[in-house]
Amino acid sequence: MTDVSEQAQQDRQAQQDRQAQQDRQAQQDRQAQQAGHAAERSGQAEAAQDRTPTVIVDNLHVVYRLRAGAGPGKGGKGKAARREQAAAQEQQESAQERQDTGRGERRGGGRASRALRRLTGKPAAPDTKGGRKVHAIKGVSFTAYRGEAIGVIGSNGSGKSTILRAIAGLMPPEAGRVYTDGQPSLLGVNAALMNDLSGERNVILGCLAMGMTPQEAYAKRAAIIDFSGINEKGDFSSLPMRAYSSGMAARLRFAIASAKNHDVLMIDEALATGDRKFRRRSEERIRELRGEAGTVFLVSHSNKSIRDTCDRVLWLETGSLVMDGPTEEVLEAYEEFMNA
Ligand SMILES: Nc1ncnc2c1ncn2[C@@H]1O[C@H](COP(=O)(O)OP(=O)(O)OP(=O)(O)O)[C@@H](O)[C@H]1O
Repeated sequence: MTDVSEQAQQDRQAQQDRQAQQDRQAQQDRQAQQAGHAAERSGQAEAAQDRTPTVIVDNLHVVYRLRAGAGPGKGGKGKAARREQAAAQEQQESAQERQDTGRGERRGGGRASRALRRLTGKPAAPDTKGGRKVHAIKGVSFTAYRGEAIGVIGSNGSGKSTILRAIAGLMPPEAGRVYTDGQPSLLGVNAALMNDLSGERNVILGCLAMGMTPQEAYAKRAAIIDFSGINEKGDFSSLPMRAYSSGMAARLRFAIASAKNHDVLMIDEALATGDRKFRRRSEERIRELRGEAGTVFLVSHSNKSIRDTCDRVLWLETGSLVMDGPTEEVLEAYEEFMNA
């Protein structure tokens, strides 16, 4: 016979063992669940580490060169003499301009600056050797990966637009390199719209400019117009673009550009002019685009838009990279800096 107290002790021991086993199991489940949540939270940012780099910016410097002089010197000439000199210079420039037609930048400025000189009677300043320079990007380096949505933030003039233009190949580096996998598209450049054409025609042109076949362009037309919402208050898509508000034009531009999956899509404040409903829709589309294996860069002064769409943020100030990291971490530091 088994001693009752012994039996009771054995039962208690068995129960304690079962309890310990259950506790261990529960702890393991909790750990697995926490690991799962963490992986889910860091989501694409973590997955991106295993993915292909799409953009490598290596110690990039970008410099704008301003060719106009610093301003007229103080001479002892009278008004009449100055007017004469301005008129002679204007004649010279007009001749030069006729020769130069097609070149974007001219010594001494274009018609507006000549008209201003005519009114004030002031001659243009001589071209200072080498002109003035603005060092807009100063030694920035980072790597972007497939599937990332990267916010680009910074105060006015910090270099956000310039760095996107450099990645798009529109600004030559002064020093350093930009490597891209595939063709980067800067929203609003690849889908430049023409004011005299209707929205519908611009959709077709924009799609063709992005490399779609005419069949693809026509097949996508209705969906693009629908997404843009320009017909929500009437038949605007058949009106020339000059009849659109700036917000409507921005919506159509975004709708066209986002109709294609881009290797690298860069959006520079394009969402800022849309209303809240359209912004939500565009943010949703940005999430889809990055899900479709592209990399999205978003320049914005709206921290909310950045929070809602990006998992990583680059913070620029006076052309230098201040921080590159997870959205919340960088935004907190940036908000502190802006409120200081
Ligand atoms: N075409 C240009 N010619 C000369 N300097 C320029 C030109 N465009 C920009 N810059 C200068 O380059 C620097 C960076 O400008 P950029 O437009 O990239 O800043 P940003 O961060 O996009 O500014 P914002 O938030 O005001 O749009 C600024 O100092 C600006 O004055």
